[in-house]
Amino acid sequence: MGLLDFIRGLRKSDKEARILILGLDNSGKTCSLKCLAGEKEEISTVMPTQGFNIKSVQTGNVKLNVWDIGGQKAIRPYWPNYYKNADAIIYVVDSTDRNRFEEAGFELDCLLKDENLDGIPCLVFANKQDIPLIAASAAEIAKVLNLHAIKGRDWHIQACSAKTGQGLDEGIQWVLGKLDLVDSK
Ligand SMILES: Nc1nc2c(ncn2[C@@H]2O[C@H](COP(=O)(O)OP(=O)(O)OP(=O)(O)O)[C@@H](O)[C@H]2O)c(=O)[nH]1
Ligand SMILES: [Mg+2]
Repeated sequence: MGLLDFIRGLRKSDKEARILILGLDNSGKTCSLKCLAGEKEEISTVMPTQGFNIKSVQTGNVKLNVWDIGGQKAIRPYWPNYYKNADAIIYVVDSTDRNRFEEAGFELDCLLKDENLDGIPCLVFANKQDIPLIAASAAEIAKVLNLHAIKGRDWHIQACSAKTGQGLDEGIQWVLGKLDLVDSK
């Protein structure tokens, strides 16, 4: 299949949505996507993403075209290239990496200011909750990232683990609800 055929295949129908997964490097974006796509066993071998990955995730009768963009500092300037026509954002935070909560909040603020993302729902994954005692709670991350100050869009924070799968489906169901995509499994 050629590249053009592939891109055409991503064209949206009523039961499709284009979802962006963003967040700092090492936050667990690629692992979250793999887990959502049913490839959980592969997460130990995941390498830092140099560009982006796209996967179609079927949930009930809804097809999510999920774009996972590399989060390294040198790649972040390219994030806006992917914003147009996105239906929702998933922002992944490494809940154990307290030293970088401020940086995570800064990058989230920047992207939420982009007009191409105006008004679309934002789900924050408080990832790596399988590391007890070290992981900050979703409530703590919401506070540090000042999520309560978000205006003009629906947002939600979901505690999760891309390692165990905990919380990922709940987060996706929240997104589907906000997009009016009823998941009739
Ligand atoms: N314990 C634990 N480790 C995780 C979890 N999610 C990801 N990891 C680990 O964290 C590291 C980074 O995961 P990635 O999914 O590659 O992170 P990323 O956000 O895609 O990183 P970039 O592609 O560089 O932007 C890997 O070593 C994963 O195995 C999780 O929920 N729990
Ligand atoms: Mg990655």
